[in-house]
Amino acid sequence: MRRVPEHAPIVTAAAMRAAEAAAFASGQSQREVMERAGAAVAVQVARLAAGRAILVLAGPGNNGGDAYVVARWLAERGHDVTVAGLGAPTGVAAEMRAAWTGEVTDLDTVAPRVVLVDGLFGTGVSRPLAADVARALARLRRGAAITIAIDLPSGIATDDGSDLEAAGADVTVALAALKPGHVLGDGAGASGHVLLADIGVPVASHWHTLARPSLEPPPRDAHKFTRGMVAVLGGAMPGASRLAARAAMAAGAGYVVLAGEDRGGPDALVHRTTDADLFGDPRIGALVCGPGLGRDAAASDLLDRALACERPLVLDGDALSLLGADAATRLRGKHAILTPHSGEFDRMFGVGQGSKIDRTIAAAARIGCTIVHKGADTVIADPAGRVTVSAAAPTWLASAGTGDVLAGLVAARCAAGAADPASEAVWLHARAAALAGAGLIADGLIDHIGGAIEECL
Ligand SMILES: NC(=O)C1=CN([C@@H]2O[C@H](COP(=O)(O)OP(=O)(O)OC[C@H]3O[C@@H](n4cnc5c(N)ncnc54)[C@H](O)[C@@H]3O)[C@@H](O)[C@H]2O)[C@@H](O)CC1
Ligand SMILES: [K+]
Repeated sequence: MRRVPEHAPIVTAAAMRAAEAAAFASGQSQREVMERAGAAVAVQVARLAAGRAILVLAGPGNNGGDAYVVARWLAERGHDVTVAGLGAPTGVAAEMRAAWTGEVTDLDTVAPRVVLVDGLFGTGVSRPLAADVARALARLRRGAAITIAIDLPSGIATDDGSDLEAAGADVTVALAALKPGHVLGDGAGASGHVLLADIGVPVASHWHTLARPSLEPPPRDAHKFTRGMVAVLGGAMPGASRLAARAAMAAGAGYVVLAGEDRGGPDALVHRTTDADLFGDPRIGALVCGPGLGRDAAASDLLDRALACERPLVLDGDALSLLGADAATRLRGKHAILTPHSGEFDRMFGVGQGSKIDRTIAAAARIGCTIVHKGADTVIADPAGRVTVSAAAPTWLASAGTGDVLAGLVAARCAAGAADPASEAVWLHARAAALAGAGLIADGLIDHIGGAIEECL
């Protein structure tokens, strides 16, 4: 499983440029910043190279400028370094090129070495890599035991993670902040393990990577209702609603109701009918609607009643399909957390423009609800524009029923009164998956929720 720093700021290329401009305006020189960036990367390269031969690739922009600093720093400390260049840098990058006293060979002909440092392009990449450059990069990566990218793997679009012919990296040293390209789409996989380097440029952002929540065991005077009551609406596919209910129980809800005709599930699960008393029960801290609900008239009626009641809602699966393009009008002003996968999201809000982060923020603002836009790169956005991205969840989670488990987890944290139930649930879900290991199934995931919670106490 790849590692990504927790609670790291995420900024676009434009925001990064603005942060750099502010640092320069406050008296730092671009040379100082580039020296710091290069040294920060070089420290990691030295550690990972452990004495093995290093090839540094230096591109035509400031990413290349960083690369020449890396090469100089390593050579000055006795490492075996060669450099291959692409294009002639300008400005401060040209000064760094001039300060490298060794040879600069051609990218096309250079032989691979055990350690590859990719400093061809960073946040300035603006179009797909030329075929010969992409070919050379791929060849050199294949010939290396480890590839370390400076700031971003060359050919990953900074702001949306799309693949512009990148070869990828095993480790990426992100400078000053993470970029959407480290956590979204193809960029997430291409970046490998991500390290965050401080280059003395302060960065502020409302977007962060997911962080381990800090949880408390129940207080001494807790009873079942103070720990949170969750109700799950059952429907056409009882297995899904049962998974959500069991996940809510495992996640610490004190009282979990499965409402409908299904009588299955553990003995501690309370069964009730979907009568007016249920929808009017003020003790319900979160009502889950959608897992296994179905899409028939009965399902639609249950969704209507859920939307009409005053309880906080967790809407998933069939509830999202039933809402479809009416989501924006029907959800405005509701206290709800939505957990769509990409297909459901697109049906509700359209394919739209921009990155997954941009689109999720826009949708959350439109409906005034928190959205957990699921995937290998789960993006959580609230109506105020705060974003959390889960970028290192095990890919084994891509199996039937894991979304139902997440809905139950969100509901449990919501009913417990958590400040950020969606992010906490997504962290616990990913951690439970890591603990469950390869080949996990949704049922087994529930068995590891307790272990994930233990790590947060
Ligand atoms: N602005 C600064 O002072 C700092 C920048 N830093 C580094 O600079 C990077 C950004 O630098 P730049 O904005 O110069 O951008 P890059 O170095 O990422 O690349 C920009 C150059 O590549 C060209 N280019 C873009 N896409 C191309 C393609 N597909 N094929 C061929 N040429 C292409 C552009 O025309 C430009 O000349 C960061 O990722 C980071 O590594 C750090 O040194 C910190 C300080
Ligand atoms: K790079």
